Amino acid sequence: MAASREVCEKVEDIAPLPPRSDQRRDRTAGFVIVGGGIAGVTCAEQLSALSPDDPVTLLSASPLIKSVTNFRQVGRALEEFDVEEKTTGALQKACPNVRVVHTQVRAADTDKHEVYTEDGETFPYTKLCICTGGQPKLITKDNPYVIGIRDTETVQHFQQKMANARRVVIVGNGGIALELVYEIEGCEVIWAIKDDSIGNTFFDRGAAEFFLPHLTAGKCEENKPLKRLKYTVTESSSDSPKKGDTAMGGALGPDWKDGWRMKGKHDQAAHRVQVEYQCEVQEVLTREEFTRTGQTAECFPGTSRAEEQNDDWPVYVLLTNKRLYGCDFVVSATGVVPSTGPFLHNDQFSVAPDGGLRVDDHMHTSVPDVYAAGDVCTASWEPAPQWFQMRLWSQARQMGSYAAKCMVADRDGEDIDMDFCFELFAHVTKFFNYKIVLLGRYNAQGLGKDYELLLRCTKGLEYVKVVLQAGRMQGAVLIGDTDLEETFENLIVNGMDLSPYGEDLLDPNIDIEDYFD
Ligand SMILES: Cc1cc2nc3c(=O)[nH]c(=O)nc-3n(C[C@H](O)[C@H](O)[C@H](O)COP(=O)(O)OP(=O)(O)OC[C@H]3O[C@@H](n4cnc5c(N)ncnc54)[C@H](O)[C@@H]3O)c2cc1C
Ligand SMILES: NC(=O)C1=CN([C@@H]2O[C@H](COP(=O)(O)OP(=O)(O)OC[C@H]3O[C@@H](n4cnc5c(N)ncnc54)[C@H](O)[C@@H]3O)[C@@H](O)[C@H]2O)C=CC1
Repeated sequence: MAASREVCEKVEDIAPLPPRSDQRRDRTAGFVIVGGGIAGVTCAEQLSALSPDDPVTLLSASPLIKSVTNFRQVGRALEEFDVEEKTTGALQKACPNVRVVHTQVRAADTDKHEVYTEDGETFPYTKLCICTGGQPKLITKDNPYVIGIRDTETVQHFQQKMANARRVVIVGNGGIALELVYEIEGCEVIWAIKDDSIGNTFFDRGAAEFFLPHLTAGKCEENKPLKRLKYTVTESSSDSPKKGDTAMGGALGPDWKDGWRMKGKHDQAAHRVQVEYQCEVQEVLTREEFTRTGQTAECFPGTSRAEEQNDDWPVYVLLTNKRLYGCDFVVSATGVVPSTGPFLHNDQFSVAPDGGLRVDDHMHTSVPDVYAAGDVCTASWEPAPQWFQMRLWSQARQMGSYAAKCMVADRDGEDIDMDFCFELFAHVTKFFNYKIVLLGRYNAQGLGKDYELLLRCTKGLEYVKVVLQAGRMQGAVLIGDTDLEETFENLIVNGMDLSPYGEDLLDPNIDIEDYFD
């Protein structure tokens, strides 16, 4: 990410832009959406379908917009789909009342119902949906050796750095870090995590043990990927941001790695990953700062100082466990900050502690006629027992679609029920080339100590974990091709008392689908 970019603009940085009447476009105020990621585009498509005669304007800072294709409902809440980068023309052709404008929004006057763009235009709205996504939350600001990964531009930057890299330090234990430690080849990886097991955003220690052998083995190519997506890079999308640009492009998503080479300078095929558990980054030092400390940097574990080809690293990382490593660069895969900048110049928006715009059960923010969806928002309603928010493609799509329904219903004075997708957390993804299905309270989140776990594990093949409370299934982790997702989803939603079945529930000799037919 460019060093000049701010992760999140400060409220005072956004000088109010006085709307000038000659800047106003002559157009009927209609629905306006800000953001061309999956939430914004889905919202536009849904608005177009529900209200084909009303103008819908999508304002997006990124030249390409994201769209869902090959959508498959694989269960009641579980869904699989591919994501495509579309041109504006393709969206406008499919949805004739949608107009896409490539511009960056810099402020909004929610009393006047207007949004203002960097290039001085004013867009009036009757209903506004904010879908501006998020930006990487980096461990340091403005350090050229510390990068985040979010959009096409940042991944290109990462790839350029990778090409000559001998060692990289990855910080964070979530989705991006898990993907990188598996994908990076030909480069030593120091993986610094706060926890005592890997990947704990997505799974528990048991599942972490299941995956550990894959950290050092070569990549297994025999499993076919779930789906493939190539992210294209057009000239405009690879342009450096203009001065003052703070918005990022749409977030990368499933299978983003497939389009990019992640090979370092070395030839070795096996992964060389050293996990540093239960530590954080204390300091990132330049070479000069490191020299002044008079300390000696660690060698890569398993190698001697004589074997270290070159000790002259451009940057050094001091961890809180006091180990100090030299590396070519650092990837800060430490989560996301919602991109709320342009909307916080007045105090009207209620903002959650994670920085997201609070939305109610109709995706409505605290400001009249303003909705929000996707990574920028924080679900602030009383959630169903087995649902919680996680900043994911699937939830961005669901929220964008539901926000559109709510906007139309509100305008028409109708009341609508919440979509079923908010009844059950359901996520299907892939780590270490294994299919992963996460359902409900899959890590017993929020269940206190009063729960039971059932486990089934076949090394290298599958890992199944079921979370039960008072005999009822609350969540499940399914790793590998278990084929259990649909049945388990139904069992969670139905709240059936499973105590009579005991451990039979995971008996591989019992066809569980027939059992509960
Ligand atoms: C590397 C990576 C891998 C991922 N992998 C997965 C995965 O496998 N599965 C999964 O479920 N999720 C994954 N995610 C998460 C997923 O991509 C996001 O949750 C999702 O894309 C969020 O969509 P969004 O529409 O809310 O935001 P974004 O995709 O971030 O889109 C925001 C849009 O708003 C625009 N914008 C921002 N500010 C302004 C402004 N001021 N004016 C105009 N436009 C503006 C941006 O240009 C962009 O078009 C991944 C994320 C990353 C970074
Ligand atoms: N397959 C999937 O479903 C994937 C989903 N994603 C999504 O993309 C977004 C971005 O991914 P990530 O950056 O991996 O975020 P994340 O939210 O998945 O994980 C962030 C990690 O960083 C750690 N962390 C936070 N601050 C830290 C600090 N100061 N020092 C050390 N560690 C720190 C957290 O403990 C956590 O392990 C997330 O919303 C994630 O869910 C990303 C990749 C794959």
